[in-house]
Amino acid sequence: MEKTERIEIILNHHAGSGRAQKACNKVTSFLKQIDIPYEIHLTKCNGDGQRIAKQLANLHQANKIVVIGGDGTLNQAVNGIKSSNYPDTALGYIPGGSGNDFCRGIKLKTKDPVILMQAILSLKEPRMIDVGKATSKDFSHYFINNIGIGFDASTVYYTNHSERKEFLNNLGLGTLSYFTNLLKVLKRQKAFGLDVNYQQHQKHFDSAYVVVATNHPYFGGGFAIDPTASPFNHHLNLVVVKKISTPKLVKLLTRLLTNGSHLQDKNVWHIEAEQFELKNYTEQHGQMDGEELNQHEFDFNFETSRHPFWLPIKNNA
Ligand SMILES: Nc1ncnc2c1ncn2[C@@H]1O[C@H](COP(=O)(O)OP(=O)(O)OP(=O)(O)O)[C@@H](O)[C@H]1O
Repeated sequence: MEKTERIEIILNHHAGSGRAQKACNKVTSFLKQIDIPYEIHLTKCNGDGQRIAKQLANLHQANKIVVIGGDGTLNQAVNGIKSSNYPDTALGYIPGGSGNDFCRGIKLKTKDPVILMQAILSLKEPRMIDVGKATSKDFSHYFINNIGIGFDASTVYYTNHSERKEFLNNLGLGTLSYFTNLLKVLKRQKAFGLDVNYQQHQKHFDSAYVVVATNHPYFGGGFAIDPTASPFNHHLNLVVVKKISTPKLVKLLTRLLTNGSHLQDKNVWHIEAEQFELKNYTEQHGQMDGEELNQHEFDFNFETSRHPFWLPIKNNA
């Protein structure tokens, strides 16, 4: 690639209740200082991240494209690039969301916006990181973290619709916001039927409760739903937790939060595979990278893909 001429910043200034805007301010004063030109492309509404990233990729310039926002904005940018004429265009990322699970999942050592920008500028080659792909007859999307059906998706729904989210985010307590809504969902979420097809096997659940297809360990702002998942092994992991009594679920959550031993529980089933299919039988909330899905019945094929990122991580970290 030729010398970077300009940094194209895709900014969701709303992400992380203003955290992305603050990160962007630091990045732009640094770029001014070292005399590197930049342009800020502001997302104004849902879908803008995808549209802008696609347009920028289609220009096929040497300029590096850098997203500043949360996991939802990065998800949109990856999908925009993948649908462009140059789907292998690399993306830089400076986290500014409330959850930032992608950074946690890839073990990014720093979230300091200026250090990250310096690294993005100096990298000669992008790093390949796994992303997931979910497809059904009317849906095809890449995801960077996970897709969840049922319990965690309902939690995302209630968190996004909660007035306290903004307040807790402002206090730097985005994860607490997720956690308090999780308790609300405990009362409301019902069990549902689920079929999983994987590696010539079929598995049926009469009473699935938490279903997460994940690219790396984390969801909900730092909960390690599957500590064995890795965004570098070209596999996705699937975790299904059956409906159990509230005290048992609370115990399971405690194990998840303390030592990750929840995966050994008899009510938790998990696999790691290159590809699998999921089908559920009643309308459920769905979430993709922390954003609500409009879909409510899921008949999805999951597979792994990869994408190049301007991020300072070791190859195959
Ligand atoms: N200008 C804007 N004002 C309000 N919402 C926006 C704007 N631009 C994008 N959005 C919405 O922001 C959401 C994505 O937010 P994002 O995930 O980046 O931040 P976050 O939720 O704070 O972080 P995280 O997902 O890491 O917790 C999308 O739903 C998108 O439609």
